[in-house]
Amino acid sequence: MNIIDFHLQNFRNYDKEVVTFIPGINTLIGNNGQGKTNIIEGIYYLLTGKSYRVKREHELLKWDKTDFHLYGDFIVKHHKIFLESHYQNNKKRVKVNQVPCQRLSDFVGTINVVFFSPDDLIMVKGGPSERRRFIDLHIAQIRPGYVSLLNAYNKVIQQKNALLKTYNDKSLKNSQLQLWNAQIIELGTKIILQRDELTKQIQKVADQIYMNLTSQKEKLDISYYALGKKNIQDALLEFPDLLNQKMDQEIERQMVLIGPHRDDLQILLDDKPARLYASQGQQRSLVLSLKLGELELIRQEKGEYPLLLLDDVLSELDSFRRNYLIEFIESSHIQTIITMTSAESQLGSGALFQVEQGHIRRER
Ligand SMILES: Nc1ncnc2c1ncn2[C@@H]1O[C@H](COP(=O)(O)OP(=O)(O)OP(=O)(O)O)[C@@H](O)[C@H]1O
Repeated sequence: MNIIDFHLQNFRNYDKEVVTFIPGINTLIGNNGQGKTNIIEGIYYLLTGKSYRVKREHELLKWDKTDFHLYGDFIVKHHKIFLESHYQNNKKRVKVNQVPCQRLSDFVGTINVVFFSPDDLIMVKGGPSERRRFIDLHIAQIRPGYVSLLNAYNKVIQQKNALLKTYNDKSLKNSQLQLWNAQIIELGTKIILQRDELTKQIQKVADQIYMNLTSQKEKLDISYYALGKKNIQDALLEFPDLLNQKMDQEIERQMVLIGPHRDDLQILLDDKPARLYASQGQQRSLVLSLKLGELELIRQEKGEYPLLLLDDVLSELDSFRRNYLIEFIESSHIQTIITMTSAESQLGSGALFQVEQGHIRRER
């Protein structure tokens, strides 16, 4: 999967700019605050319908502007795909090959992308929601119905939360809560099974990559914990009882306390929780292994590597890991867009772009 041209209009610090990428490594260099990350963010937004930096699209608008427009030509399995995204009056419209998409889930996964920035280290040390986000984004890219499934589940959780907050009549509440619980079990089971399956797949590839990165010295183990349990079959069998047991507590705290929206991935390094013990270097190797594992799985599923976006990552890696990453990218022919400041050592191969105050110029 390749991006050819990418156009930005009124997006962040860009007025109207176009950049033509090459199939290999594309390096964007420039001083701080010139707009390198904004390009990566724009491509990510075009491909996923979401920014990884902000929740509200309004912040992506160039200051004083009322609409932004992103579009580009892509190649997937030798076919050209034209993708565009237009945001105006709090509404976004997306088109694939000029055809409007009704829902986000209609186009997410059309062109796959793996994104890696230093902020991703939060996946190791942060709370369960960061790890759920990683696995959910991965599944959303390769399983077409997953975004709709997650949306449907989240809606049920919102509605049950609303019920828990409003009614005071306990008997009425119990019967209505049972209705929501039935839906939580139905949708939640589908989410749990897919997360468990995909976590096992990532575990296999990421463990091998991590061993290579650490010269076979350390072992990486990732597992999905559903409803607080590692054994998924047990968790699913007990799902109805667990919901019943929690009901009084849920009524008291006015929120849904059990279900896949509270699950977690456990990451162990040599059998110890990475969240508690991993050093900065180990966290970087770990996240790098997960991201490269994700690339590999997308290739296995889709027959092509996704687009790889690396924002300010190279300077954070030591030379061994940096070389491993570059070798992986080059030998696998993965189209990659890398940002770095001009002060850092530049890569020998590929195209080089200079980014300066919202303008992009190809230098090599
Ligand atoms: N909505 C916006 N409208 C206009 N300009 C914006 C907007 N949001 C951010 N900017 C500007 O974009 C610039 C930051 O761009 P970006 O984050 O891409 O920098 P960068 O080149 O990646 O820098 P660094 O090397 O520091 O990460 C800043 O100058 C900021 O003021």
